[in-house]
Amino acid sequence: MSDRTAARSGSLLEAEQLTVGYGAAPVLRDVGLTVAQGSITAVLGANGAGKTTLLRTLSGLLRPTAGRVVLDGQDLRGVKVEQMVRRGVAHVPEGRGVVTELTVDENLRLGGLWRHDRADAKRALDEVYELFEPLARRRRFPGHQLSGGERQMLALGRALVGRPRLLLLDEPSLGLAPRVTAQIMGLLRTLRDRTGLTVLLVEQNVRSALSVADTGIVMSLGRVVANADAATLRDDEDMRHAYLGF
Ligand SMILES: Nc1ncnc2c1ncn2[C@@H]1O[C@H](COP(=O)(O)OP(=O)(O)OP(=O)(O)O)[C@@H](O)[C@H]1O
Repeated sequence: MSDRTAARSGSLLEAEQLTVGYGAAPVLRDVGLTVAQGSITAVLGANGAGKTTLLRTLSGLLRPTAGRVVLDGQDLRGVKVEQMVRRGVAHVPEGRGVVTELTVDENLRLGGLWRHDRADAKRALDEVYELFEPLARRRRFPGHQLSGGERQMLALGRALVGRPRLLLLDEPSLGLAPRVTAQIMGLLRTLRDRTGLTVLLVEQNVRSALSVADTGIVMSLGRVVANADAATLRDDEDMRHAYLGF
């Protein structure tokens, strides 16, 4: 068995019968999923289907009213949101969350501040600069002087400095040129192959998400309506017409 096959054989994340809402009416209903370690999963569906709500629940920002999330066999009920990063969960929200007053370097260092192993935090920072050469050239630039693509790289880079096991990425292609989107998708593959990183990717850009993903979850009106490997979803004409819009 190759290392990669071994890394991908177990499940890292499981959600069981999640019900989640912002008020009285639930937005997610009875959502269940299993994410294999070292896999890339695309979370797809129309606007308002509940994709962002799912990611916010998996990262602990929202509490389910029923059901549970299990990471690497550990029940996450009761784990505080600020503890989630120490458990290896990094969430890069839509809109990216870069601190625009801070420099590129300061933003990246924020991603490793919590780590006790300072030497490894420094190594992780250097690796991010190797991966994202535009960031290395703009270390001293404030966040507000970066392009959309550079901000996306910075948000992703900051998450990677914490050496996550699970990366939750919300709409990384939003507002980016197709070339930059393709670079980011390629990078996710590289990270998965090199480090066994597990990725959950919410994307409006269905074609590019399915081109990089191993598995796709399709959501509609707060429920999971399909969970299949990416090639199966790509080839399913009814599914594409009904839910994926291509
Ligand atoms: N903070 C909030 N308060 C109340 N309702 C919310 C809140 N955020 C989202 N919702 C509602 O929850 C539902 C699902 O929203 P969510 O953002 O999870 O969907 P989505 O699939 O990510 O959509 P999009 O692709 O448009 O980002 C929507 O009906 C939305 O109006």
